[in-house]
Amino acid sequence: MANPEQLARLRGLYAVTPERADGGALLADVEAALAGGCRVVQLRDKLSPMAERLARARALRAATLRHGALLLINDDLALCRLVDADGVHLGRDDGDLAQARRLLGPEKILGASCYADLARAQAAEQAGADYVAFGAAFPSPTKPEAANATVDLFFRAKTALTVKVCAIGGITAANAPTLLAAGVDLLAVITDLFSAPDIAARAAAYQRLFEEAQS
Ligand SMILES: Cc1ncc(COP(=O)(O)OP(=O)(O)O)c(N)n1
Ligand SMILES: Cc1nc(C(=O)O)sc1CCOP(=O)(O)O
Repeated sequence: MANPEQLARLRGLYAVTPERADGGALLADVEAALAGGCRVVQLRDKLSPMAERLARARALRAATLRHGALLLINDDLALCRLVDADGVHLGRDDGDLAQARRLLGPEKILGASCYADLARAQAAEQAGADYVAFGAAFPSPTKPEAANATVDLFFRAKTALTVKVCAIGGITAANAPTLLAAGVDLLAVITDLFSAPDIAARAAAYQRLFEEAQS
């Protein structure tokens, strides 16, 4: 379990990077999201060779530190260690969560994909996850084959779990309020954020939704 100060930062828009052939363009897009107020970023890069992934992770580490934001790495504990990222996000094919917690130590953030499976989320919580992600909340252009996590599942998750709850998949600034009404802590977004005509403005719109949900 990460420390309370880190955990308190697990709220708001969670920008998950799109696959971009050009690392410079990716960095510029993430910088725009950070300028708009996004404070949690995940590097999700399944296509670049290792050297390029490392360069991207280093650049994102510098950018997130400059903006006081968290950087999490998808799938890859070794890359997390190499760039001293704030933690990792792991799915069902990415190894055992309890072992990941042991390898990461107590301070780093551990996130777990739980699809539409509340029992899996309860096991992830027991294994030391700091947040659990359910998806797809809505049909996802990035992952059209994803299971469907209903709004009711998010309500149940908030009652059954003490860890933070993240929604992912097909989220837009227009459908996000439904998830925020269920008490979701993090909204993980690719397309609606990084395909926006003004990424900073879109990030700011999400952050406003969180502020409104809190008041
Ligand atoms: C925040 C967040 N939630 C879910 C996922 C999906 O993870 P996974 O199931 O491991 O699938 P891939 O991302 O590896 O395709 C995620 N990356 N982030
Ligand atoms: C990476 C990922 N995981 C999902 C899950 O349901 O576990 S949905 C998804 C893609 C999210 O991208 P977009 O915001 O473009 O729908």
